[in-house]
Amino acid sequence: MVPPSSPIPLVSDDDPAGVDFESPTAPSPVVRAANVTKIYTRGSDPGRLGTLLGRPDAPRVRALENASITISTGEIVGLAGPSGSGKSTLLHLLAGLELPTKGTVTFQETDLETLSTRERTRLRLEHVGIVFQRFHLVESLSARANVALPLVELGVGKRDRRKRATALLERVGLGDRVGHRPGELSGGEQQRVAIARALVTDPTLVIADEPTGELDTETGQRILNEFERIADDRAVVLASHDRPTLAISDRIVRLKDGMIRSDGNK
Ligand SMILES: Nc1ncnc2c1ncn2[C@@H]1O[C@H](COP(=O)(O)OP(=O)(O)OP(=O)(O)O)[C@@H](O)[C@H]1O
Repeated sequence: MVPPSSPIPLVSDDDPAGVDFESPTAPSPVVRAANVTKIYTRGSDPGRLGTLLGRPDAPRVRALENASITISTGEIVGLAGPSGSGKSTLLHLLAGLELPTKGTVTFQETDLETLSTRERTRLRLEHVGIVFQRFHLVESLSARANVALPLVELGVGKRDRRKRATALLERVGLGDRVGHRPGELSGGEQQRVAIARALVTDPTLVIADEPTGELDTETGQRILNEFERIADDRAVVLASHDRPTLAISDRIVRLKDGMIRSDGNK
């Protein structure tokens, strides 16, 4: 399991003097998918064994096929492609929400397959911020309590949680909505609460599925500026159909029919 904020060691064991021969500006890989395939069976995730043992006549969807991608600190990677091309599936694998049917996903130096479900959940909580396409906010909680929720799970004290959640909500332009519940907020405001929640743990990797889908142009641009700012010292992956969102990406990965068709600079 990756300890909190575990650094990527730049100094090798046979370098007792601790001299760093690598460029300090070399980007550190945060997450790497190697030859990943994801097959869904009958609308569920059967896992590796289930896929092998599942009924041969069960309908299967090959959502992703032999995809490889590396994402490093300081990078914004845009995932583009038509509806159903596998963008959300790839995001879920990179975030450790699901495991691939074949291939490996490595977070920093940890192969996610080697972790228990509980360890994988912990790693996500500590290191990954996720903005879901459908926000996944808790209806009974205020905007601030929703943003603070990951900090509750991490055991952060109430005062600190309130302070951090309020600061994040102010940063996404919702300083005057902290006490509102999701049902009292517009779709765009809910989306911004979801973005604030994804950032509150100061994650190493931020994953967002259509992060500006519900926003007007001006608010969308404000959120994109925020993603650009936070990408300075972390990795960001954004799946989108939206031109301005893809325009802030350093690299665009294009998917079609579950396969990566191109991965390069714009
Ligand atoms: N849990 C699931 N069970 C069965 N099939 C699934 C599941 N999740 C995704 N799929 C299928 O996998 C394929 C890829 O879906 P995915 O959601 O990754 O595409 P996408 O590029 O994100 O699409 P969109 O832009 O519409 O969100 C689609 O054919 C989809 O129907």
